[in-house]
Amino acid sequence: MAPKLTKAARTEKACRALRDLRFPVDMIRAKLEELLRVHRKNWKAIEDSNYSLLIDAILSAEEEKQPEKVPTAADPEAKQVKKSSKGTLAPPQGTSGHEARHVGSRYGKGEGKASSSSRLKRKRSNKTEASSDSDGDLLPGELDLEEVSGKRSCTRKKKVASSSSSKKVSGARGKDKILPGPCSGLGAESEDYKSPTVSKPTNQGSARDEDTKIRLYTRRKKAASLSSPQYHEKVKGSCQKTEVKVGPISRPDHREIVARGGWETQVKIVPNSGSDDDSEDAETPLIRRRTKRQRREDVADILPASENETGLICYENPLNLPSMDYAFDMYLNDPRDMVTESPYTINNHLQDDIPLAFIPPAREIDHTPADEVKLLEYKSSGVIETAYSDLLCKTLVPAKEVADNPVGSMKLLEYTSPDAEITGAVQSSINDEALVSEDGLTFIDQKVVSMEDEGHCCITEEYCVASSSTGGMRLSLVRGPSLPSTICVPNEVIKVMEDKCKKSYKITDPSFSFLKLMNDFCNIVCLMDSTMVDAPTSSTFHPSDSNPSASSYKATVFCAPRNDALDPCLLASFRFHNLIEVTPQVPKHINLVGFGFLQSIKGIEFVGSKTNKMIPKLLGPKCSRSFIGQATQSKGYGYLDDISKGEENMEIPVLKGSRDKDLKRFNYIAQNMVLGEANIEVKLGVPSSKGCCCPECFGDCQTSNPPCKCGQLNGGEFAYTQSGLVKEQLLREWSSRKNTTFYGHNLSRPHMESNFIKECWYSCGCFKKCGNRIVQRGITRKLQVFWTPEGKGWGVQTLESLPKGAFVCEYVGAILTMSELHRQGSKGITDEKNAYIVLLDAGRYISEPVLKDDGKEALCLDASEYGNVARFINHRCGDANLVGIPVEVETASHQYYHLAFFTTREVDAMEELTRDYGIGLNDDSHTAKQFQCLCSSPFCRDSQKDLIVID
Ligand SMILES: C[S@@+](CC[C@H](N)C(=O)[O-])C[C@H]1O[C@@H](n2cnc3c(N)ncnc32)[C@H](O)[C@@H]1O
Repeated sequence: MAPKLTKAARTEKACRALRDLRFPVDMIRAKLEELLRVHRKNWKAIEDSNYSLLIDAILSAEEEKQPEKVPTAADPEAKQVKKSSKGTLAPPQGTSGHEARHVGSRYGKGEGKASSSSRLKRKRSNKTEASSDSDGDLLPGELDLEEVSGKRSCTRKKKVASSSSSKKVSGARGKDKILPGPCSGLGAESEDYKSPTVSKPTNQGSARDEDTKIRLYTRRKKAASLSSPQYHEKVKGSCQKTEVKVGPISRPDHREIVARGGWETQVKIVPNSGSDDDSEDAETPLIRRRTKRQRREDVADILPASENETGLICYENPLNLPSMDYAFDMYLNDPRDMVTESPYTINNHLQDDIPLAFIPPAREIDHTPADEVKLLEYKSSGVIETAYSDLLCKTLVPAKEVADNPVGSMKLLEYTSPDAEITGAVQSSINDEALVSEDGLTFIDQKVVSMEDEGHCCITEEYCVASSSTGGMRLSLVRGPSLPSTICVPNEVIKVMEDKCKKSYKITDPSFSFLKLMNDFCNIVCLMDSTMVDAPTSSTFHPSDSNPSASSYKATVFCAPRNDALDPCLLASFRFHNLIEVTPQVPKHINLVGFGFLQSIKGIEFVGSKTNKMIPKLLGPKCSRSFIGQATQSKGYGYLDDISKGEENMEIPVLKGSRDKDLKRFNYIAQNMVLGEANIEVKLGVPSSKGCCCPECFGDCQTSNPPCKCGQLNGGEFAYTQSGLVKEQLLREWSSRKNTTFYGHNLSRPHMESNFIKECWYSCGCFKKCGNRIVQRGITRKLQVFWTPEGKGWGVQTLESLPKGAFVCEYVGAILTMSELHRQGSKGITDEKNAYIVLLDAGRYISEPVLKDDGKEALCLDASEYGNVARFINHRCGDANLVGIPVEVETASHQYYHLAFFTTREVDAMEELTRDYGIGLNDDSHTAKQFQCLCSSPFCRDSQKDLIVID
């Protein structure tokens, strides 16, 4: 049994993982305990989520701690929420609305809090009741308009109540203000509406006021649309089970996202799918989601067009996390791909949501200034890497600079509104001309700006690196006043970035341009709706505690289209502020941490804590199927969600927590391939002298009595049981053999003459599912590659429990003749390569002569460059849970066979899979460098030289 970390060690690991998020350790521990109870001690689920489950739990707890706002006369909306809860499913006692929703969406498929799941069960069994039961809870995937319009706002209001006086104004901000439900008297409010005047703010506060007005306007306008007879007609329609398509601004309040730039986005309100809701009050409609299939159709209807480029899909905050209204997901090709029938998992919860909108890629506009046009070179080829942001961070700080100026800071500052009317935080002299710097490098724009730095206003320079086509969103570098003047010039940065990106992410597109990528980003940001996050207007940041030499960065986005002709609703459309502090040394245990704004378009959502720090949270591999391979890659091997690149029946992922380790590149092959001169005799038509194969076979040979010819080759009976497991006797026999397959260990042993497994094959008459065909069907078990904590490097673990005798995988590699190997060896095979070479019955032929008894050359499998998952299986002395058994499929000649690994005993889920390499670990006679064995088996041979087992 593979050694497991103790609870204390795992707790410690979790605390370390969350250390950078600065949660109190006590809280982490307490929440961890709670989660473990909820997940029935399933550490794996928590660890596999990269601790995002834990982060969620902590954040939810923090949110819950916020004082409840008591409805007052001055705050009719609070009442409104209460009032309109009629017919809606209030959270059960002891569970907040937030939590209830959370539980509903997250644990709804069975893995969850006992109380919640039983509640859900109850509800499932009584759907009709549930739809109108005010004590119930929402079913997973259910949605009600009241919640949409009121509840969430209420949650936000709580925050307002507890915030500082400077936040009071934000009580009226669109986002913080409770939006009355569809049946409330919104008409009066609508009349109140005054078009916002956008005046130049004198300070940050007024900028926020401005923002407030604009948001308020937006909100009221939407509210008005909700209160309109037309809207009620639609709602009513929805209750009557008719689908109603509504226009761009028709979804209530914050569920509304408007795609801009000439695109029309239709958001469909999905009617009740159940037949039991007819009687529901039209004024408190419960809008229930449809089946996935139906949703898919709905989604197809609201697509703007089929796009073959990168765009965004916007969802309502799927986990109902605080401070977050939307989650964005990216599609690269047809957005329909994103709406799948795949089963619910914690990682694909977005799929349970109907997208609010599809935001197509930005279009170039005719009047794009010439200096911007020249940047628009890169056509999205579907390769956009989250990790770019990390690279960007790292690139921006030349090591020397950090060393010279350990406490220096440089800000990557994205801002819009070049005249700083909106932001107030950055003012600049307007200069729209492209500039050529003294050293000949071109910037879109270069300005002297005054900026606030730690309370002081100072003059510095800003270099605009990229811009959206409207100019509404720009990426700029602003040289921090405390930095020396050796700022890294953008063109150099960009060149370095391009090279790094191309190399790291294997971008082959010759037209790839990092600038275009940045411009695409700007354009997409401009298309996104307002109220992404509310965060403080400033935050201080410090050099990382763990790395005193590291500077920290603050990424800030201010965005507003500068085209005055645009609908004022769209002004101040989007604001990120101090989303995240990024240190050059990205914490390894939290994958993809980098520039939050980049990640937000890649399946990362931002959640706010009490401290108002915005924390990126992985949404998991749901991000996009076409995208995920690249999105999660770290170094080296890029296919971390499925190292087999689709070659196997099963995906073989790399454990999420291990993805920061360097998985060296290799080429995945699911079947052995001849590399050079090996002459494998695989002939369909020529039965071997030993009686294989058996064209008279029919159907399933397991049922034939006596066994078919192939079966008889297995010592007179089939090697497999009816349930496809290797029979005990074979297991015992092969487990007790002291054979080595490990190259370089010159152990002699008898030639393996008998008891190979012979499987039926093409030339047999049976079908593929014949019980005598197991290995040839390939991997059917859920495996995972992970970084072993003991220091053995990569290893393989099973994600499911395995019975004794189960086929796990075969050792696959390039088939080499021994003479080929010797030739390579004479040039010097590296120890690294040695580690992946397996000998096929070569104990006897390891040195000259290389010919076997039958005159054929001995072979080996070299998985160093081409191989399958078995190349990662580590060694364990004596009591490994796998044993290799030769299996002949295509030929019964004993020269070439498959080395198949079967379990020697029952194996628990999450146990590391090991095999005994059969090597003498303290034996100096071998040619290959031995490793210090870390198997921790009680039978470990490493320190017991005398016990080296040689036949
Ligand atoms: C076939 S590879 C196994 C996969 C390997 N761990 C990796 O990271 O790719 C064999 C190598 O793994 C390491 N290894 C395997 N079993 C080990 C053990 N019990 N103790 C220490 N190292 C081990 C050794 O470096 C060995 O040369």
